[in-house]
Amino acid sequence: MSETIKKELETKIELQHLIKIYGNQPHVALKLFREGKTRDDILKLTNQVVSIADISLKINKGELFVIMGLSGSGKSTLVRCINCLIKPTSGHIYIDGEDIAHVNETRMRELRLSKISMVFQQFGLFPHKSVRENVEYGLKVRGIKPVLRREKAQATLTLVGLEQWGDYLPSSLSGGMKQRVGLARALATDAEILLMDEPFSALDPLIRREMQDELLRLQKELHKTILFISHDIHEAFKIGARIAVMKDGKVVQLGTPKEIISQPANDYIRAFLQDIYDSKAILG
Ligand SMILES: Nc1ncnc2c1ncn2[C@@H]1O[C@H](COP(=O)(O)OP(=O)(O)OP(=O)(O)O)[C@@H](O)[C@H]1O
Repeated sequence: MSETIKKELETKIELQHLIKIYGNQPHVALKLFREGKTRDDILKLTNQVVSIADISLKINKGELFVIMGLSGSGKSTLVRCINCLIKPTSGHIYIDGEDIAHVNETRMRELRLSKISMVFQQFGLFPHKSVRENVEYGLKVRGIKPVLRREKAQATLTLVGLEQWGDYLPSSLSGGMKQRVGLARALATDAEILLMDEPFSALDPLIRREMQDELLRLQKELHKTILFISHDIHEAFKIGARIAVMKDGKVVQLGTPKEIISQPANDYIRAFLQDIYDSKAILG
């Protein structure tokens, strides 16, 4: 294997037997889970929610990886674990080989500041700060000097096509433009990992498509490791190099769009694919 290919396949994020149980007695529920009890049984018996039910997967450096699943499948919980906002009940999350599931609060904060940036569905912009100040924010909390962060913010705004909008308030911008600001803020920090939690779900269909194209364009240039959460199979298949389909806290199938289409793992996946075939049939 050539050096270039080896480099492309370097693992950036690895989940090993990840389990997250919500409730006040997670370890009682964990024991039952390990004994083979189902999620529903555990909920009935203990009132604890098994949100992530033993997930193992690897995300390569520079990959745009999509987690797809319907509401309640555990997508947000997974993102919150990787972003060090909550601790898993059991299992490991390796980022660049470091198990972040078992680090202290200080290290968690450092990791959030240095390695990971987040783009939110509802943009998460400060309404009373200008677009530029919003983009600068991540740099400010990282202690970057004002002149440098202003330069970086302007360069990143240019990257997302908003170079003229730095002095405006977010309220002057359309939904698509607001999400470009969200993206610029995440990119400005130079974090290697971008976590995108349904970032385009609040946008109109046309703008949503435009933003998907924009993300693909930026990714060609930036080669970030992107974990993109979506409940939409069309979006997942359009942008994902690989996709993990989640249901009830588990990964039902993981593969490239081609692999999933040619060998759907079960009827659940086939039902999703039918949605794609139906839209194609409508379009002729
Ligand atoms: N803080 C919590 N306490 C108890 N249960 C929770 C909590 N957060 C999530 N859950 C439960 O965990 C399961 C997974 O929820 P999660 O929000 O991760 O799913 P999701 O796929 O992101 O759904 P959505 O797209 O609706 O946000 C659900 O059954 C949910 O009710």
